[in-house]
Amino acid sequence: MESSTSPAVVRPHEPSHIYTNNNGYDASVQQEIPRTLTAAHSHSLHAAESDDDNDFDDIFDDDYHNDDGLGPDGEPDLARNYNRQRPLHSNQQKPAANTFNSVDDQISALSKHAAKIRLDDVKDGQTRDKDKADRATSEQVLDQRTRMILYQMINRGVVSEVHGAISTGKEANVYGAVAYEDDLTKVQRAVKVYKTAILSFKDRERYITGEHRFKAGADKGNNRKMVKLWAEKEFRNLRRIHAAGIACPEPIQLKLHVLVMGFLGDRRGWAYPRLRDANIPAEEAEQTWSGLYIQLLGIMRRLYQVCKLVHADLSEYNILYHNKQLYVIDVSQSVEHDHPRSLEFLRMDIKNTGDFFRRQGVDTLTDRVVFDFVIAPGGPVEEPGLKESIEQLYASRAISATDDKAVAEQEVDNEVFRQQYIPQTLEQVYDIEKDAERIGHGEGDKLVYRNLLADQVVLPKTADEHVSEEDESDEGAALDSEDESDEGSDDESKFAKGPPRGKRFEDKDEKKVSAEINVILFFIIPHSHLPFSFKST
Ligand SMILES: Nc1ncnc2c1ncn2[C@@H]1O[C@H](COP(=O)(O)OP(=O)(O)OP(=O)(O)O)[C@@H](O)[C@H]1O
Ligand SMILES: [Mg+2]
Repeated sequence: MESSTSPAVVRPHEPSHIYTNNNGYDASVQQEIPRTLTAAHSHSLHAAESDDDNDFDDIFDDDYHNDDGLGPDGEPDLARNYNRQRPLHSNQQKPAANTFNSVDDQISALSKHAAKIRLDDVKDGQTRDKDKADRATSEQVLDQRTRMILYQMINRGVVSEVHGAISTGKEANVYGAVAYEDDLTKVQRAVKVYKTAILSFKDRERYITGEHRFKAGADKGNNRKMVKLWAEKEFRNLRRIHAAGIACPEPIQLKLHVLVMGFLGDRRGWAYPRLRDANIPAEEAEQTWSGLYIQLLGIMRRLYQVCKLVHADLSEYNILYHNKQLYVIDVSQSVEHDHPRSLEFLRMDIKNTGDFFRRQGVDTLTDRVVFDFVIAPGGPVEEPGLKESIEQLYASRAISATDDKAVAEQEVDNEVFRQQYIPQTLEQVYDIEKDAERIGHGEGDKLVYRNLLADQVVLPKTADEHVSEEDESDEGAALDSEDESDEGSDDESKFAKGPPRGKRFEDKDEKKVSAEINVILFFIIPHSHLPFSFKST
């Protein structure tokens, strides 16, 4: 919104604000600041919401933005979180003139780092195809705001130099960087810069809508906010995945649309190849590819069970490979498993990765078997149990991979499974009575959601759970009222020790399917028919 074009109409005998009972001073009046002040800096008090490339307020406003909500011990820092919300609830005005001055000062102070961003320093062959490499130089030009964020990070030692792009894409560029740990040891880092001028975000809304962590939703009208939300989502997901011990880049720092993470590559700054480009010697190809396939199934299950996430864009392009190890990257679109479309996304991930491994000649399991393996509530989530379970799945297959007819049947099953409708909430179950009848007749394993029917049906809540649920809802309410997303409200460190998030963490409006379906089926089906959980032994 523009500030008033007429000079401020505040007369000496009138207060410069209107006080409303219970509502404090009306901020709209505060916007009427002298035109000279706004003109001098070409931004209004609402500049943070504009797309002005020269607006740096949110970059220097540290209390508010450079904060993940966690204290040094990884636990939520309640005092800081409270303080972060204060500007929204307080009547205090920013001392506008001083803020502007200090921004100017900071810009000139930070500009001394300009020479440390050397984007022409691209490693030969690092960008994968020649056209892309040629385009890289022009595409990787950084806007003023991004530069300023990087200068600030350099100033704080998060990185000490930023080099050429490792990858330039539609939505983000990834740059190589170096930092000095303990002021001595040189380490490589990767800096992912989301592009703020992109239009393809409308497609991404489906990943955010329905996420309880992003209840405020996406503000489609504001690219900058949208991109910030996206970077935040990647940072939080990375933190959760990393804490669970799944190989991925270590999340290091996030500032608006700039994410600094650990570098997956060698010490000289060469990034590991994508799985698609993995160079596996022919003599060990067969064994290595099947080993990697099994490793990936384990990763998908751990992601789902321990991190409560579905990657939602898992393919040979978003997995890096080194030395028989897979690294999961690009998790900005990953969703919580209670997202209304998470099972659809999971099925897509299974298809894409399965197709890739089939092309490498791996004898893969059917999509349905993998799907069940990933979502089955019982069974191991750690090695070596995971691998053993997969071996059992192979062993219990009725068919042999060398049998042409059996392979054809497998393909048909995959096709059928991919078309099958997956209900995710009770409302979506097409005909609950019919399904219940099938279960009663011992045909429950034909239901695509059978693994959501835990053998432990919903038990009455313990007193503990009641209390925790209230805590969570209080916190949620406070953060929902905030314009920002609920950054920091969710302590990711709890995912380090297995799956402690019980039903209390589920979104209240989108109650988890399994619970709902179970409750109903519990009453209409003999209990002895219920268990369908994946058996590991
Ligand atoms: N931590 C990292 N270490 C090394 N290389 C990385 C790292 N993160 C990303 N890369 C490289 O950058 C490439 C792009 O990263 P990523 O997949 O996260 O971006 P993206 O969202 O797919 O971007 P776009 O969709 O715009 O192409 C990866 O294929 C990988 O080669
Ligand atoms: Mg990618």
